[in-house]
Amino acid sequence: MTSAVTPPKTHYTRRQQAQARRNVRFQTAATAATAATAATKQPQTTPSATNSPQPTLVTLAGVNKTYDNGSQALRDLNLQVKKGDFLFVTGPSGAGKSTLLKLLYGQERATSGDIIVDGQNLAKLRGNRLAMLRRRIGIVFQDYKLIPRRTVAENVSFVLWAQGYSRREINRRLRPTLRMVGLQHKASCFPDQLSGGEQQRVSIARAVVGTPPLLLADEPTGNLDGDNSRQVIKILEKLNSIGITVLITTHDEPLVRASNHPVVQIQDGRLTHVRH
Ligand SMILES: Nc1ncnc2c1ncn2[C@@H]1O[C@H](COP(=O)(O)OP(=O)(O)OP(=O)(O)O)[C@@H](O)[C@H]1O
Repeated sequence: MTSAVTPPKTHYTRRQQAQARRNVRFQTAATAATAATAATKQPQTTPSATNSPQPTLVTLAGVNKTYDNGSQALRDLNLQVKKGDFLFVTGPSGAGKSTLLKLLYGQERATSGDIIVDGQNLAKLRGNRLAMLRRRIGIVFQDYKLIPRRTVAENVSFVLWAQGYSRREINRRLRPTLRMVGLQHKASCFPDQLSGGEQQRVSIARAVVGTPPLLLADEPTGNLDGDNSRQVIKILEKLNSIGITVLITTHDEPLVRASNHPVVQIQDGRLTHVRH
């Protein structure tokens, strides 16, 4: 791939990627809490060519989330995700999967516990600093959330435009990003002229055109058939291979079983199972 999505400064060898896949760790509340403290101080260095462990990108330590109506969505959740990981989060409807992602990009706040993303404690971030962190997180939703009256090109470039990128820089990023999701020939189409799979690929392009180190995908295949689902996962794997850390929530057990990526399961707000 060309500079479709300009690779983050971190480059990974195949061996490091395989290591990263094994890196998802459950921790006891105590060790995760220690890690949370360490993560805030951890320098985000480029891994050396040796087999050194990857830095931690996401830490949740003793996280609880209770909504205002008393609904307890997450209970004492502990999880560490390393840079370069590709992680599935599964679990039944209402288990707390979307809530987990909402906490990670700051749409919701934890009731208690620590959430560290890219070295920053989310509980302490407000206003501009939270907005800056969000720019470093790409998000893909089940229902695409494209702007109906904007073309594919405009949907993808909107986020860069809103962040003040120059027209030249937007164009430099746009074409290779659309090529990466196989939609270069649809740049002038409107969302309602696209299939569901194509719309989801536009939303992936939009999520990564700003080269975030972390990509969160909430049921990205939920509205898609088998072929389109596999295509979406392949694109996410391609992004992961250039160093983007990927967290995907899904109900799709066959899709998860067909992959060899690590899996965590949430049930009734608790992490109950993991496949390393
Ligand atoms: N804004 C909210 N206000 C109150 N309760 C909520 C809110 N959002 C989610 N919940 C509740 O929190 C729990 C977890 O919901 P969440 O959406 O995280 O589950 P999920 O695993 O993503 O489910 P699904 O797979 O159906 O999307 C559920 O009991 C839900 O009813």
